[in-house]
Amino acid sequence: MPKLSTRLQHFRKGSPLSFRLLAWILLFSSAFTLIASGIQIYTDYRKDLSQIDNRMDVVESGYSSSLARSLWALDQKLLQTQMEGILSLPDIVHLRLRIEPDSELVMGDIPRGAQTRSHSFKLVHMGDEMFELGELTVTADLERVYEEMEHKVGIILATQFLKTFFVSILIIWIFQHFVTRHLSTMADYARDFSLSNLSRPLELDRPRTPSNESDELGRVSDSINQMRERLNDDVVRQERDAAEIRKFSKAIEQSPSSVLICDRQWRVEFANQKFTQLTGYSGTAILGKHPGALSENDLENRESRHLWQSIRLQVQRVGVWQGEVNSMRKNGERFWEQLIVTPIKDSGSETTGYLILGEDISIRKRYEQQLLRQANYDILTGLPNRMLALDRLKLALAQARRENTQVGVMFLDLDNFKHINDTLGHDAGDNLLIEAARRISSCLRGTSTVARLGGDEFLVILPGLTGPDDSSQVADRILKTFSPPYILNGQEVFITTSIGIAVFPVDSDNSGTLLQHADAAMYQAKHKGKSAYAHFAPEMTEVSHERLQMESRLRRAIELKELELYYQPIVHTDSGNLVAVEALLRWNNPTMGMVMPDRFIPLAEETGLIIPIGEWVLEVACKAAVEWKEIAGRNIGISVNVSPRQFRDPRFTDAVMQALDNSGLEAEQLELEITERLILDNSIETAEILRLLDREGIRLSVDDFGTGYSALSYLKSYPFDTLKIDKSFVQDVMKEPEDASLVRAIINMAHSLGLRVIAEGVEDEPQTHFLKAEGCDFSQGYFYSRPLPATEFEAWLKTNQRVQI
Ligand SMILES: Nc1nc2c(ncn2[C@@H]2O[C@@H]3COP(=O)(O)O[C@H]4[C@@H](O)[C@H](n5cnc6c(=O)[nH]c(N)nc65)O[C@@H]4COP(=O)(O)O[C@H]3[C@H]2O)c(=O)[nH]1
Repeated sequence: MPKLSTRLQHFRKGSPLSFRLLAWILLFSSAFTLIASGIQIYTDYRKDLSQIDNRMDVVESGYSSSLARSLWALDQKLLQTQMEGILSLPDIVHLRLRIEPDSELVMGDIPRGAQTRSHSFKLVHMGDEMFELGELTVTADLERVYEEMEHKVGIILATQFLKTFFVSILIIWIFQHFVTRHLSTMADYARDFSLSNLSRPLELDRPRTPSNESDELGRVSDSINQMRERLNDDVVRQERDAAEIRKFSKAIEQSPSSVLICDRQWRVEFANQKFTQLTGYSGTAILGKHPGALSENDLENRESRHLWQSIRLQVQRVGVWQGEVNSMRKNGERFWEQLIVTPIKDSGSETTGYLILGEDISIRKRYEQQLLRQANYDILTGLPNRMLALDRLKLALAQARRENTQVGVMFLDLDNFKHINDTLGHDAGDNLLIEAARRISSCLRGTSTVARLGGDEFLVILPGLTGPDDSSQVADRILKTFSPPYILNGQEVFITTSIGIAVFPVDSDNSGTLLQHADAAMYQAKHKGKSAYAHFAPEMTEVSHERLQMESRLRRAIELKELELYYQPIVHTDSGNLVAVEALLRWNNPTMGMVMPDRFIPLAEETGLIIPIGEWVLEVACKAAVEWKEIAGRNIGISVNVSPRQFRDPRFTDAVMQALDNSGLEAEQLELEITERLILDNSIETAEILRLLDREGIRLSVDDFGTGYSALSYLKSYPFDTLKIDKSFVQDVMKEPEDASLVRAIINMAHSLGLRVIAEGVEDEPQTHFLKAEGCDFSQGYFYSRPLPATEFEAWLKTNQRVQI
């Protein structure tokens, strides 16, 4: 049971309803009681009146004959007695007896203002004849009736009121106890009901009996609790949904991709930060705009309108659009973006808007374009490369087939490019290629293509030719454009090119064969003596075929032990005594016979085979020199030729030291012959390698002096020991005074620089006299001995250590 105070509180809280109820109950019950009491009182009143009337009738019936007799008998006393008897009857207060003819007898009083009721009857003598004796009027006073009625009214009203009041109180208490306080609890609960308070269920202050639970209050509180639970579930779901929405909106906001959300009419509703970063347009500034009309630039908008029309159509038809778009930032800057456009659909698959995701792919695009360029263009010259050139050639051939025209294919190779590269360095070589590309391009029409195939090789495609003369004219123009000198490293250098020409469909109708033919023709042009062009002729295929064959044979030459060293003595010019020996390479191929170095060394250089070959030469030559020491009983130096490519190989110095180690030859007994051209490349590496070799004690000589630039300055700065005058000067010293004075000058100059001089190609005795007279230190040539195979040289060594002059 709840405490009294709580109940009072409930009562107080519920008082408005209870009082209203009480008032209404009182009102209705009072009204009802009043009406009922009124009816009752009126009924009693009517009953009293009829009692009085009855009484009057009784008076008439009981007294009329006796009064008539008394009156007939004129018995006044009896009459009076009789009238007094009537007056003693209740309520009768007045009697008036009219006696015929004109007397009257009155008894009793009528109080002033009293309500009365009267009844009159005739007094008749019933004899033989009827005589009307008089008339009696009886008057009754109604005061008693009214008093009784008032009394009754008072009692009835009081009792009814009290009854109604207590019944009402009882009803109210019952109602309050069983209903209103619970309603108050519900009201309080409902008032306190909020989203933060959903966990507390509504509990009414009454036992949980089945009857309580199934009554209206039980059902209402049950419904409220169910509502609370549903609301609770809804709130939990809403919170979860809100958290999800927050998460998604954060993810969209912070997405690394730009995000635009448009409504069904493609009006921008949302743009994330990335979009702003990417485009420069703030989210608010573009709200309501079409994604294709963000710019203030009309032209740009017009362009993008077309694009967005097709995007819209595809999204409607296929459901998605994706592609790469070259968009414009707010500041007018262009950038590439990858766009994905999809519709946003509601649960009923109705499109409610559009989602546009963008990613900046400018960098990737740049790389792609760069890769595309790299894949198709030569980076150095910017010309199409081999791949693109072949594509263009195929296109040109297809067009020529359709139009029945000819296509000229030219193969160009710069003469002596390797020499420039070796002597002036790679930068100069690169500049030369760039300038050569420019000069070749300047001789061609717009429809022609010039491409760099690699190294110093260029390809020219001449479409739409009418005859072979057309290509000759272009070749002439190219040769002519090469005649002005190139400025490389501040020096004027003259470069020529050799051009091979093959014509479609005359020489072949196939692009690959045409290229091979042009290549073969180019070799022919080189053979002719450089700065020349040659048209393909069928016999040329044999030459290029031979070259290919030679290359494949040379690759296996070391393995098959086809290489051999010949040795040529170098003697003291004065005494003719053997000082050293030059190792000269020979290639004994079973098919080609004895191949001289001039024929295969350039090929070995081109292909890189010179590196393993050079290592083999060093190994064999050093070992031979050690063996000779045993035979001769003294040191005999060995000179080994080193080609530029071999010299620049990073493993070169190691290979030299390895050869010395393996053979046990002293470093001073080894002399490396380096061409003048190699030294002209003033590169730091060349100087470093030469100094390193010098520090090891290896002797260094300048080979073929006079054939190159004959720049004397380098001789001072490099650690050379010997200078070899080229045989072309020595051979003519007796015939050409100029050569004689040149040789003389070289000897003097070399001596002044502390170098010793070897004269190459000494073939006869007068030459030896000349050289002796000029103070040339050493001589080498057929006059002393031809280059000899090892066994023959050893035999020579055993017998002829001194050449008799
Ligand atoms: N007309 C005439 N010629 C004479 C006379 N005395 C010697 N010769 C030739 O002159 C060339 C001298 O060699 P080089 O100037 O170093 O010129 C050499 C050298 O540059 C290169 N070579 C030879 N062997 C090797 C090698 O092992 N490695 C490298 N890298 N190059 C080599 O091949 C070139 C040619 O070598 P070879 O044919 O052996 O020709 C040799 C030799 O046989 C003479 O009195 N009259």
